[in-house]
Amino acid sequence: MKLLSLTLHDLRLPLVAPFTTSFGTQTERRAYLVEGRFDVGSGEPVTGWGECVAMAEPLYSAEYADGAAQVIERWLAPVLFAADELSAETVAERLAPVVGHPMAKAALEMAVLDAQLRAGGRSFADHLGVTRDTVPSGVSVGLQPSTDELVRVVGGYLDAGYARIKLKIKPGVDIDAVREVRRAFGDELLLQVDANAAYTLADAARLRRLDEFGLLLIEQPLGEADLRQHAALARQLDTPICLDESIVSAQAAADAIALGAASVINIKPGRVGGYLAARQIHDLARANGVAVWCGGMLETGIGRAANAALAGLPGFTLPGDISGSDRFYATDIITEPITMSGGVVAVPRGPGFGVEVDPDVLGRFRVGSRELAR
Ligand SMILES: CC(=O)N[C@@H](Cc1ccc2ccccc2c1)C(=O)O
Ligand SMILES: [Mg+2]
Repeated sequence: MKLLSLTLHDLRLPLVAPFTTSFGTQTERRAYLVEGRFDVGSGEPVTGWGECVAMAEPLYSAEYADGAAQVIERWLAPVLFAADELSAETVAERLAPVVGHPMAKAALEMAVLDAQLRAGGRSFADHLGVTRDTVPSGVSVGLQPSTDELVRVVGGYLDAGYARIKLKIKPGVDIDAVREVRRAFGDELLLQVDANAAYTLADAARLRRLDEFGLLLIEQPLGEADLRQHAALARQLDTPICLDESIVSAQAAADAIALGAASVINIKPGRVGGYLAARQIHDLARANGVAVWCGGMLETGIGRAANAALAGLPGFTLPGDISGSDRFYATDIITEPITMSGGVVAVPRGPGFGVEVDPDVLGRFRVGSRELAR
């Protein structure tokens, strides 16, 4: 294929409710969508969509929305425009000379992959060899103003049918919150926590107290760079440690596994540089007996649909954060929102990622766009 044009759509999506983690409270999602038009060698140009999961601020990782847009415009897009024969499988290698910026790179690879699959009339699930029709759907619950409110919010998601509950925690809002949720909903509830790197190894004794609650895992208790420290913590806890922020590439996943820093990995295609790197990490983890699940970055329906297909791979043995679109958004930008029912979401089977962007809704939430020409 040949890249004809790229359009970056700068969106502001209001959240249905404030979402609070150990790094702050979000009330809207800043999202950059990448719309690519490709010459596929025959007939009309084919459009492919990608999504950059970088937040507005560099609080989850070093990337942030405006920085990602700039590195795409200035450094990454020119490489793809110069390619005579572009394929999704070669995007990562072409972009490798630019150091870092996995979320920016992932958005571009995603647009190329979507177009390539659409041109061939293939779904992403077929491309991956995914045979499942549905995948389990878990939900990430933000920090709440009180433990009573937390129990009420969790009850609402369980009534909706979510298969697994993940609680955000931070120092001081952890032990009691988990104990009250366990007490309210019993030992059968699939329950895990996510600290978003809020603790240090000095908190080991406090984190060890979480062992009494039968959690599936503790996600990213320590900092992104703290692989050795996570390995030291893992030796002191019974509860499995899962890494999120630390797993920025297949190489980082290999290091984490080799060091014993993670016995579970949260795979986020945007964070690791794309869906093809995500597939590599899945394969690496599976070969090492490490369970993986698909994390979420409050994606629009485009990323949400692609995640649902990815999560159909056999190594995704734990419910992911692939919630329904309505977990975060009153209106999704795709024509058919992703819905959770009975604890699962459907694996899309349409061409490409299997969803269509609604241009009217896109226009409503777009605050700007940049046309990048050859
Ligand atoms: C579902 C979930 O908990 N996601 C991230 C944290 C997170 C939180 C807030 C976000 C706001 C805008 C964009 C991405 C965001 C990611 C996590 O697993 O650690
Ligand atoms: Mg996380």
